[in-house]
Amino acid sequence: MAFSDMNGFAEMLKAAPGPDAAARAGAEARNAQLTKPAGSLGRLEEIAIWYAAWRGEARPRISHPQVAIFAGNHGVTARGVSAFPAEVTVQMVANFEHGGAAINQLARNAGAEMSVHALDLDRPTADFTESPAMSEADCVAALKSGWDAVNAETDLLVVGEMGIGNTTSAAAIAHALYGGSAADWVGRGTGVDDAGLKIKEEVCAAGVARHGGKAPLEILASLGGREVAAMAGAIARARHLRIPVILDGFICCAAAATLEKAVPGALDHCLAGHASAEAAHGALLGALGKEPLVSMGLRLGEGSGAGLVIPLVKGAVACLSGMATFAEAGVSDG
Ligand SMILES: Cc1cc2ncn([C@H]3O[C@H](COP(=O)(O)O)[C@@H](O)[C@H]3O)c2cc1C
Ligand SMILES: O=C(O)c1cccnc1
Repeated sequence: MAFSDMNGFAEMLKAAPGPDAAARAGAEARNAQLTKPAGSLGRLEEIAIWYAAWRGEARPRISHPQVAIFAGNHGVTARGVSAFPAEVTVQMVANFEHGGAAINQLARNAGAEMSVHALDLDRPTADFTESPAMSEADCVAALKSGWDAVNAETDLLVVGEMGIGNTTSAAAIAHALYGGSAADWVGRGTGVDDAGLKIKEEVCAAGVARHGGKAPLEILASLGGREVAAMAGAIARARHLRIPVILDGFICCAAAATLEKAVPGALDHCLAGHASAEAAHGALLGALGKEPLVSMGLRLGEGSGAGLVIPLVKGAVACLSGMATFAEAGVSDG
């Protein structure tokens, strides 16, 4: 078994492998010989070389992307933090299963396998203003759901979520990890009005007043949701398998941030897929030191922003691995 408690999970994180220097050097050398002016593929070159280093191959391919979606319910929804009722979580799980959500279309568009994991939806987490959202055992079970959801044959992973109320959970995690004030981290989520935003701020501040001083993985258990912990578990598993990950929006990045705070460098195998329109996503990406690939005004979650850019990463890798060199093509070098 990979881990059976939070300490074991932390140990797994610390023991994670890094990128392959020889593959990186090989990819850099190949990139320098391809039939294009040096640097003319811009950031695609950097992404492809980064990908090659993580896969341990100078000339990699992306043939089996995976999108794993996790769903959980949040006790804190009783406080009025979302524009939608909590039953939308289970209803959207059915929609994912029937292929009707945005992420179904984006996963299909990207040629990605998609799996949906509903985590104890009839047992919402506890209201984190009153007690930890999850016990250690609950959090470990959720981390494992994520860990086990990663297909070892996958060569690019996106993790997404569905959980009404989870922008409040994510804001509280970010506030606990990075300080500032609750107002810095809350946003409108599904579209709460000014009164709803004020409630979110109060709930976030109360959660951090209660749990803020804890260690990063305890913050995940205390302020997160099952789907948030599962995303963290999947990202950690991908690192063990040296599978690059595209991070999604605010909730995904809050989940990921708990790993980075626990073990700096834990997200080196992750790219930021997009800049979400959720207010504090830019600040969170800044804290993680990640530059988003695109900014399209999405504020949906479900892994949608990351799923959208799977083809972009595939394109980068296809150029590195598929282009001819100047010598092969008989094109005059500059
Ligand atoms: C129909 C529907 C589909 C969604 N897909 C993702 N979310 C997104 O909205 C929720 C977070 O926002 P809040 O914190 O305001 O509840 C999450 O479930 C997230 O994935 C959705 C929300 C709705 C209503
Ligand atoms: O950025 C996100 O992931 C997001 C933003 C709003 C609502 N749900 C998700």
